[in-house]
Amino acid sequence: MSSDEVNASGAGVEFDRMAGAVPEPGSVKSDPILIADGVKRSFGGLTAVDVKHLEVQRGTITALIGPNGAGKSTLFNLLTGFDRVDNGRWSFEGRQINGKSGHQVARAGMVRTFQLTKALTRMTVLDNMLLGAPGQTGERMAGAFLRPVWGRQEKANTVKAMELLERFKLIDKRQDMAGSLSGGQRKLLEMARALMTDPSMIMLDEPMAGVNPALVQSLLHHITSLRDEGKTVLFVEHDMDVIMGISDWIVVLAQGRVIAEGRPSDIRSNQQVIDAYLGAQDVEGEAQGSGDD
Ligand SMILES: Nc1ncnc2c1ncn2[C@@H]1O[C@H](COP(=O)(O)OP(=O)(O)OP(=O)(O)O)[C@@H](O)[C@H]1O
Repeated sequence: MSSDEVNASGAGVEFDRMAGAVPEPGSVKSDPILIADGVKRSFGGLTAVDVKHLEVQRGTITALIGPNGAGKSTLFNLLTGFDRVDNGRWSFEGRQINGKSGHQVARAGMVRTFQLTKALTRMTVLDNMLLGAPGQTGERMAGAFLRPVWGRQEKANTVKAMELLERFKLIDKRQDMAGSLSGGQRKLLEMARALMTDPSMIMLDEPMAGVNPALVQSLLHHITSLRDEGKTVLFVEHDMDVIMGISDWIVVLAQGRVIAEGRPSDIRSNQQVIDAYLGAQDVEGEAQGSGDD
């Protein structure tokens, strides 16, 4: 069955994107896009990440949750080539990508969002988008003889950036400094920028942090649309309403290890997760989230 047959409104037959997956740590998936084994990272004497086996099912929204300091960001950084592992290997779309740089991982089709740094806030929204384009980070085109190619590439990048800004309702802001955007608009820009390379998997770092409730629905809509277009979404988030509402699958980290995996209903009732994480949360919905400012 294809994702086209999914009835997002909930009417009709619900399609289980996780069919056959057993809710347990290291659970094997029927169509994994990412498979990681023995991923370990320590800082001094502290083991930040120690993931024995993790598979992410293609075409799903998978949440990575856990208490502060559980290792979520470190795992994101490792998998996307922005930090170096002590041990471990992982493959994306069947290709080994451990040891690759962030740029190479992005070219392979796996991108992560980054919160706007100070430097980026002083650039326009459009220039932020162009920075996310292929050919901008590391692929330097030297030599005047390449200028015509370069010009064509720049033009194509600008067209793509404008299309994405339109889609994310930021088109009117394209000449504004990114620093003037609201928290929610910044999140939209981070997501739009990550899409400049046409990834098959997008990793979102706390997409709801610092977002005004009015924009939450719009962000949720964009995330589910990406999944419904066939992309795989892996996201780190603290807002339990968001996590339970949109995730097909949830992976729970505590002290660097995967302590549970499952559908939202499995996770909600998992005593180990309640003890390690949910017990400290207001499960009625208040985010423990850190906010981005
Ligand atoms: N560069 C670093 N140097 C030393 N320790 C680090 C470094 N990066 C992370 N750590 C430690 O590794 C552990 C995991 O941190 P990490 O930021 O990955 O957790 P997290 O689950 O993303 O937390 P949060 O939800 O608060 O963002 C923490 O104890 C943290 O202090």
